Amino acid sequence: MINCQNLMKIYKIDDDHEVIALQGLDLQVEQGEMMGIIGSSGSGKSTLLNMLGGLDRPTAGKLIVNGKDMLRLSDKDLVKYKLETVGFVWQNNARNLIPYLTAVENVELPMLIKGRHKRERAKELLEMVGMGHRLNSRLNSLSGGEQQRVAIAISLANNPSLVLADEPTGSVDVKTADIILDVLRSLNRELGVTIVIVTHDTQLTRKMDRVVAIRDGKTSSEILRRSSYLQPVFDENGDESIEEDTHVELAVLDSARRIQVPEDYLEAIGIHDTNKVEMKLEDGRIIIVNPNEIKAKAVQ
Ligand SMILES: Nc1ncnc2c1ncn2[C@@H]1O[C@H](COP(=O)(O)OP(=O)(O)OP(=O)(O)O)[C@@H](O)[C@H]1O
Repeated sequence: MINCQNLMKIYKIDDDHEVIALQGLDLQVEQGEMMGIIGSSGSGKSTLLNMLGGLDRPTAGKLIVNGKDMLRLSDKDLVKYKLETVGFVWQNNARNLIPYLTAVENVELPMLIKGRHKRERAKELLEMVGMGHRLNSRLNSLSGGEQQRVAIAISLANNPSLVLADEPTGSVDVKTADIILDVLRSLNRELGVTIVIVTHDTQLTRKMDRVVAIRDGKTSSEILRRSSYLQPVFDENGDESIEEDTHVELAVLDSARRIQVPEDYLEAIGIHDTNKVEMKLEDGRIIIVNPNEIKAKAVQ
């Protein structure tokens, strides 16, 4: 569904300044996957989502989404792509919804189909997200979580193959966040729609099979669920196990076989003001060592 290799995005601020928001990012997403993208503020998550959604164009690299080459798409095809292939859910509801319309009118608005089918489809989508009982409620009479569910229904209005959600649970409490993720998960299962969720909330990884961590505009690691989301992992007492036990974090090798070493790991071995480390192969393991430690040992 998504094949992204060595993707670059450089924002030109003025003649002398530019920001490298994505620097050689690699990402593969299968059709029908529901996956997360996490990373700290400024790591490039929204930039990536904008590229996937055709809202902005990559500077260089390769980005194929649903068979479309996002670097070569004409302006006309890009508009078609945004209307037909992709649906968006934003954190900020002002971007998703029109407050003075009802839930059902909001969902109808972006639909490409006409007439009676439009109302039927809008109702169907609102029922799917558990909002069938509030079809005719004005948006400003709904809670934040309910509005977000309407936003999810809107994102599905044109039967997209891909839904992109930018911090969809950013403005709601933990319980509501859980409900929203369950709604997204059931749509993913029922409709087979691929869902990519950007968040900086690492707690949300519990609900996803795969989460990719971005650091400094590059994919740095992948957190994979050991077992299916639908089959909770139990400990020896029969209690559902804590989330650390259900996931494993793997470092990602980029196309040039490079890995990013987490800053806190380097700190832990005392690497501060040098860009050199000693790397050794020992008993089938690759070990990274502070070169000063080796020098110190040699002196002893
Ligand atoms: N339109 C733009 N013009 C210039 N710089 C930009 C633009 N959009 C993003 N950037 C810069 O690119 C980098 C990545 O930003 P991005 O918004 O993708 O990060 P993010 O991980 O989504 O952060 P946050 O979690 O805070 O939303 C940042 O340094 C940001 O300042």
